[in-house]
Amino acid sequence: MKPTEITKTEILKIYKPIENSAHKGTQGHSVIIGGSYGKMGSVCLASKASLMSGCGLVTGYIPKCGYNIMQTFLPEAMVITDINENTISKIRLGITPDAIGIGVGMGQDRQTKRALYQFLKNSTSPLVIDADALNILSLNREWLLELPKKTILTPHLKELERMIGKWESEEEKFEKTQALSQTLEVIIVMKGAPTYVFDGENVYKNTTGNPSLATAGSGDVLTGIITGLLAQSYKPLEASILGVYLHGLTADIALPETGHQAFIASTIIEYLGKAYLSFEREIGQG
Ligand SMILES: NC(=O)C1=CN([C@@H]2O[C@H](COP(=O)(O)OP(=O)(O)OC[C@H]3O[C@@H](n4cnc5c(N)ncnc54)[C@H](OP(=O)(O)O)[C@@H]3O)[C@@H](O)[C@H]2O)[C@@H](O)CC1
Ligand SMILES: Nc1ncnc2c1ncn2[C@@H]1O[C@H](COP(=O)(O)OP(=O)(O)O)[C@@H](O)[C@H]1O
Ligand SMILES: [Mg+2]
Repeated sequence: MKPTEITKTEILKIYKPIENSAHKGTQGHSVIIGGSYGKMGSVCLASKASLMSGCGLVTGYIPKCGYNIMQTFLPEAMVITDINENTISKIRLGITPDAIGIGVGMGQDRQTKRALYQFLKNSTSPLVIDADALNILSLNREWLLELPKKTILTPHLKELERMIGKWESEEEKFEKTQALSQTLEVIIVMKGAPTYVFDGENVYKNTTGNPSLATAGSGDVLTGIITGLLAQSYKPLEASILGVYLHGLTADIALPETGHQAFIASTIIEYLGKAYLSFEREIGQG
C-alpha cells in the first residue's frame, strides 16, 4: 500500500477556477453543525473557513447560547439554533444544503448523541464528520453503518484510536484504517504530520504543512474547508485531497511571514486567499 503523493500537479488537475457567470447560489451552501457552551469558537472557525474556501452560503446549526457569538463573529453566515440552550438536542435544519460538516465542539451529551443518530439516519447531503461526532460514533460502533457512502471522516490520531483501537506499528495503523474505509465505503482523512487520505482503494499522502498547524482549532478549520469544497461540488475524494493540501499550504506560505508561534487557526483562514492565488498563478503561466 504505497501512498500516492498529493502534489501541486495533482491539485491543479482537481482545482476548478470560478466561472464569470457565478453567483452565490452556484458556489454551494454548506452547513456546519456543532458547538456547545464554551466551544463556540470551533463552529465559528469552521464556518469562516468554509466561506473562505469559496463557498457561496454558509449556515451554522448551533445551540442557543452561541447565537450572538456567531452572528457577531461572522455576519456573512446564517445561523439556525437548536431548541436547547447549551448543547445540541435535535437537528432540524429545514433546508437541504449541498454539504454538511458535523461534530466540532459539539460535546457528547446524551441528547446530542441521540440527535446525531437521528441526523445520520435521515441526512441526504454529502457529509464531513469530525471531533465529537467521531467520538460518539466510536462509542456506538453500530451507528457507523448508518453513514452514507463516501462520507468523509477526519480523525486526529486519538480519535482514530477510539475508532479502530490501539495499533502496535505504523503498518498496523495503516492496515486498520484502510480496512475501515473499505468496509464502510467512506473516506478517512487521517490527520497528523503528515496527513493521509484513504478512499478504500488508495492512500494519498499530503505534501504541505508544518508544525505551525499544531494549534487549537486547526482541525476545525480543516473541517470547514473540506465541507466548503464539497458544497462547491468537488467530489468527496477531491474535496479531501484539495482540502488537506490547501490547509497545509497556508502554513507553508505564512510561516516565513508570521513565525510559527503567532500562527493560529485564524491565520490558516487568513492565508487561504494566498494559497488559492498560488494555483491561479500556475494556471496563468501554464
Ligand atoms: N476554540 C474551540 O472551540 C475549540 C474546540 N475544540 C473542540 O474540542 C473538542 C475536543 O477536541 P480535542 O481534539 O481537543 O480533544 P480530544 O479528542 O480528547 O483530543 C485531545 C487529545 O488527543 C491527543 N491528540 C490530539 N491530536 C493528536 C495527534 N495528532 N497525535 C497524537 N495524539 C493527538 C492528545 O493526547 P496526548 O498526546 O495529550 O496524550 C490530546 O490530549 C472537539 O469538539 C473540538 O472540536 C478544539 O478543536 C479546540 C478549539
Ligand atoms: N506538526 C504538524 N505538522 C503538520 N500538520 C499538523 C501538525 N500538527 C497538527 N497538524 C494538523 O493540524 C490539524 C489538527 O487537527 P485537530 O487535532 O483536530 O485540531 P483541533 O481539534 O484543535 O481543531 C490537523 O489537520 C493536523 O494534520
Ligand atoms: Mg479536532
